[in-house]
Amino acid sequence: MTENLRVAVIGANGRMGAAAVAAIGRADGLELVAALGRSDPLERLLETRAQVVVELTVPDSSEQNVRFAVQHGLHAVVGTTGWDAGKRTALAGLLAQNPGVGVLIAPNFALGSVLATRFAAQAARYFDSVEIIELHHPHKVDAPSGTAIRTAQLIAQARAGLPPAPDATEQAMPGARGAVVDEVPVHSVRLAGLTAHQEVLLGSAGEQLSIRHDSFGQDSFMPGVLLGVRKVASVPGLTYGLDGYLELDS
Ligand SMILES: NC(=O)C1=CN([C@@H]2O[C@H](COP(=O)(O)OP(=O)(O)OC[C@H]3O[C@@H](n4cnc5c(N)ncnc54)[C@H](OP(=O)(O)O)[C@@H]3O)[C@@H](O)[C@H]2O)C=CC1
Ligand SMILES: O=C(O)C1=N[C@H](C(=O)O)C[C@H](O)C1
Repeated sequence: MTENLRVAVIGANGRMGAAAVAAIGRADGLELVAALGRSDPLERLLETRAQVVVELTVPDSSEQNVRFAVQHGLHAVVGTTGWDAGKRTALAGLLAQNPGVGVLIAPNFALGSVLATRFAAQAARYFDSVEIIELHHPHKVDAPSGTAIRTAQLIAQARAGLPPAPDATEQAMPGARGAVVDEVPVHSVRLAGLTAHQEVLLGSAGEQLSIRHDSFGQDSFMPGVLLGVRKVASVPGLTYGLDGYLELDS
């Protein structure tokens, strides 16, 4: 009989962490061996012989949590935002020193969101203008969302070499045109009652395409978390984006 995969959650008292604890507890072949809150020492991961760490905390603590896991040979599935290019490069260097260890950094675990981002990047070459509106619950500490940043990066890659989007704005109040991520305007809405939503608007003369995804609850993220947990040990090194684990091009 194969043994269950031993999984730990860091950030277990948060919205995502609590949902992940419950999902892992219900999942076949997985055993939840540790659920760490803010005040729990990371050594608990070693004492409980965790094999995969799910990291769902805050941008300020995520990097040190993941580096601890990698340095001790544990695989990590990371949903926390804030992993900019500098942090990812440093982590890739650490992974090179720890061959065989896998880390997945997923800006969004919802399969529909991953697909929506992919579709937006595919469409972006064919329109004059692209802007992103991301909408979240008001407890979110970061803006723009990690998903919007990733979407803007992929759109910018797809539009490389094309002229900039038309925009005659000469005078604007600060923030009126959103945050500009890789030349793509991103508008962040924080509204009571929302969970996590994104709409990519693509426009050309006489037409508009809108690509929208809605997460109505944390349950939307759990299939992606479980996919990551089951796969991360078989993909050494750093994977950025859950699409790296999906065979979207086949
Ligand atoms: N990739 C994805 O699909 C998704 C990613 N996210 C991202 O995941 C992260 C968490 O989101 P969410 O659960 O909504 O946020 P919450 O604020 O609900 O939870 C964050 C948790 O992190 C804990 N925490 C803070 N510092 C530490 C630390 N040093 N060590 C351990 N735990 C710590 C907090 O503890 P305390 O309660 O004590 O303050 C809190 O429980 C965010 O970055 C968010 O953007 C969110 C949804 C989906
Ligand atoms: O904080 C959230 O809630 C979410 N954070 C992630 C992000 O910043 O993109 C993923 C999802 O949007 C929910």
